[in-house]
Amino acid sequence: MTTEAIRIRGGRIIDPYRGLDHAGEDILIVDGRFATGTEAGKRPVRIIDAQGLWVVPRIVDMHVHLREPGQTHKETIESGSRAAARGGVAVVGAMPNTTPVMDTPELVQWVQWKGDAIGLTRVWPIGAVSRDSASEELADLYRMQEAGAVAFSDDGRPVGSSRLMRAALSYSATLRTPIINHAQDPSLSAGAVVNEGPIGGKMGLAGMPEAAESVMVWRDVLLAGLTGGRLHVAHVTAPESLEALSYARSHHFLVSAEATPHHLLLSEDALQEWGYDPVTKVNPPLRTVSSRRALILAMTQGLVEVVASDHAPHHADEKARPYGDAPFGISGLETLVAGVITALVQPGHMTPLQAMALLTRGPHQALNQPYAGISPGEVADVTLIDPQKSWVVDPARFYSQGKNTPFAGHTLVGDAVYTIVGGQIVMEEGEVLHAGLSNLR
Ligand SMILES: NC(=O)N[C@@H](CC(=O)O)C(=O)O
Ligand SMILES: [Zn+2]
Ligand SMILES: [Zn+2]
Repeated sequence: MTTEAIRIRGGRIIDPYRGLDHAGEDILIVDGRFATGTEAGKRPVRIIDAQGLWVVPRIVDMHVHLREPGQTHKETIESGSRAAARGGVAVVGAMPNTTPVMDTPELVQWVQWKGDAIGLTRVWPIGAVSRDSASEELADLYRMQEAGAVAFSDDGRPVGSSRLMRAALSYSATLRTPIINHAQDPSLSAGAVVNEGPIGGKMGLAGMPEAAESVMVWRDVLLAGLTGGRLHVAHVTAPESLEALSYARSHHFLVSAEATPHHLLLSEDALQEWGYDPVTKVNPPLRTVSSRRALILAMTQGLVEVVASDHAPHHADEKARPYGDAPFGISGLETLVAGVITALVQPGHMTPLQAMALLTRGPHQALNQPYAGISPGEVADVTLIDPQKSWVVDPARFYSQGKNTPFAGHTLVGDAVYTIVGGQIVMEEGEVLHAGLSNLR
């Protein structure tokens, strides 16, 4: 069967995989791959007019909670895949804090199979570090990797045991697959729901200090040095954690890190806007204005290579509980691209090429996965972005089941307008098109 070819005409091509930012060139997609000008042959060609748009290859959100199996009242692989397609995301890293925890090769394979069958985004499973993420016994990392796991994490919980973290990082040195840690000393964060400081304090909410994060980031960095393993620091927020990243860089340790759009755009001041509405409750908590500025500075210095959404959808009933009892998390897939543009490009902190690297080359390198960008023969995952579009976030319009976002009612700049995965258009002008048509692998 000959499928339609696609020609993307007239866009600004921003390809961080190849370090290119230029206008003018048409992009041709034939049989799911990038092709050169003459390869369309006699096929019908679908033309997409990309005037005024950015054309960005394979956007990866390496930190996503899809909630399936077991928590389908929050999200499913299908609803999460739709949210990814809407958000311009071609690949999601699927976190293992499901029910049961994704700590076996069978579950890894099942999640990947389910994602492929839906066919709207590539689902890259992240296996658990420890059995049941209990931080007691190491899970079977080798067999999970064989089954398709691209990384390991107990996210939602820290790897509390330093001995276990050392063992996991030792394995990762051989597997060449990163260990992603939710760095937070449990004895310092137990019972806390917000950042420790005057704003949460005045509201009578228990706070966790930034040091709860930084002591464990430092531990992890030192263990990465000791073992030669690959460490990826999830959702970094504290200035002292950034110091640890700088230390890791100067010692050439295999360490990468990510920041989230909510930590780049919001501070604990959001508690004053939302009051006791747990829509601002997220782990790690929203920090001070000065920590937020330090994080942005670290991004511009290249200390943090990745932006990931930490998409953490919850049911409305769960987020309707009192602040102290509601679950942590923000639904973020559909505001990821806009978050990066609004936080980093619009204020002039970064060029579009630098900012798009945080969503493309950065996560690819952190996960140690090859991808050649827009090159003939490479798999055609590409997102068209309108960088000028200014829009008001309305979670009622999210494809995600999770409507929990403190950006609700806020104006963001930039949005995905087409998402193409494996040469198939999965989102067009804000509409997610279909499921189950593409064969992603
Ligand atoms: N970030 C959150 O606030 N919540 C995440 C867990 C996590 O990322 O630690 C979740 O699974 O809901
Ligand atoms: Zn986490
Ligand atoms: Zn998470």
